[in-house]
Amino acid sequence: MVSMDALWRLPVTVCRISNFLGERASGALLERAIASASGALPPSTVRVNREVDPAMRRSRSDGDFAVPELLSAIEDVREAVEQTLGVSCEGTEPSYGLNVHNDGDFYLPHQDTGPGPAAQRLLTFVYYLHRTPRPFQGGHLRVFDVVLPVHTEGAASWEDRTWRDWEPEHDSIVFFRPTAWHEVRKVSCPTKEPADSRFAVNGWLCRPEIPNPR
Ligand SMILES: O=C(O)CCC(=O)C(=O)O
Ligand SMILES: [Fe+2]
Repeated sequence: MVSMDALWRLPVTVCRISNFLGERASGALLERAIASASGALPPSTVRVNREVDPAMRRSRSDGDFAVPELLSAIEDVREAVEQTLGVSCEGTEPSYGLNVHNDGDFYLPHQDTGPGPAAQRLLTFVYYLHRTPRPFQGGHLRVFDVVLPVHTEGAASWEDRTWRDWEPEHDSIVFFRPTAWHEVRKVSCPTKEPADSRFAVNGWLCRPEIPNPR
């Protein structure tokens, strides 16, 4: 008898815009990111309990990095992005920070949703900055396809996964739904200089939290 087992693969939609802010504004933002990274930044945390987990994630983060020009540019493309991704972000508030990946840094596969405030996230954005020529290798954003078994019991196995890699190109931005599984591939940065890092302003448009009626 022939096998009816099949896998249904759904590529995850990613909206990517290159040359997003233009040369001047992206250059100025890169200078601010470099200034931030030359200070003592704390290690990035993972969602659950906001803990540092070096087996899961290795990078540094600045949660107080202001990016008014980026937020207003995101507002300009928001409607088009919402239509492409099938989400409505009306009335949402941005939440974001600067993430700095240097030599050996990575972030293993994860979703951006979760319990607590992460449950309010409706849309993920990641805006990339780096010096030219790109002073690091690797560091791709890997976005996994959805894999569902058809005609079989149980779940598809992790080995069946497929993906698409996105280059963290200077002055480009990607948007995707926070439920998408994604990772940051390991970065190799031979100089190990903070200024040569892979910089990303990573954030979410979040539904306002409904106060607990009590
Ligand atoms: O830097 C990236 O490409 C993605 C970072 C990320 O997934 C996160 O901070 O949740
Ligand atoms: Fe993420």
